[in-house]
Amino acid sequence: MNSILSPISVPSVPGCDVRQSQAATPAPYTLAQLVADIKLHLGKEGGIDSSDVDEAYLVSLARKYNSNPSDWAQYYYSQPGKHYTRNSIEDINHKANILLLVWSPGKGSLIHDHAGAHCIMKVLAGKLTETVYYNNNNNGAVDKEDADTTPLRVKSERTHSLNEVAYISDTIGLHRVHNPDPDNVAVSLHLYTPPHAADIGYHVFDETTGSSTFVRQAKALSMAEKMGIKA
Ligand SMILES: N[C@@H](CS(=O)O)C(=O)O
Ligand SMILES: [Fe+2]
Repeated sequence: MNSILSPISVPSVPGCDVRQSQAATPAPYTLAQLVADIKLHLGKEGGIDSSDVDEAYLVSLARKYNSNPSDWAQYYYSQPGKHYTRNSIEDINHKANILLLVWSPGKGSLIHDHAGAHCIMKVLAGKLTETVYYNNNNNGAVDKEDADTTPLRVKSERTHSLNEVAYISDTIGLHRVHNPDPDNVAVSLHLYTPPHAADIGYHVFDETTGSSTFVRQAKALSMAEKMGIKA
């Protein structure tokens, strides 16, 4: 029995797929749209205190974006002598900052906290290995007086591939990220909200002793600095 819902049979013509050309291809979700949606979500209040932020929603936005190098080439800056460069994409005044990180082959960050902020990381090129550690100072992991003499314990380790999104906060633990590829750079997008590490500072940790050092203000390179122009 024929019904109007029966599939229409489309003759197949080599090199001309009628079904595809009839369906409208949705425009890709761009990095600029992602940044605009993040700004919209943080609104007037969001990002001031990390409890105001719906991190699951921000993660879903980051997942929606598919890396397109032509979106982020303008922020890309690699310095082979450095482990990684931190390049500013958007500084949402005291609410958040969005950065493009370029990781030298085989290099990574020190073990660090995130200054009480939410950190969302998306891989835009290559792969990144993230090692998460228990924070000796959190959740009574070790006695308070032993926190800076007790080796850090690994909680998990994962290699994130192109377009994967990772989330961390101090309640989850500390982490270090590195580019496992010995020959090629890796690139990632990072969202920090609130931008405490940039505005105040954060801590780096020694894996073997658990002791920490305060780092005043995480710096990001602006376009002007990269071009050698004094802003
Ligand atoms: N949180 C680090 C990068 S990472 O290792 O996640 C930074 O912003 O420098
Ligand atoms: Fe980090």
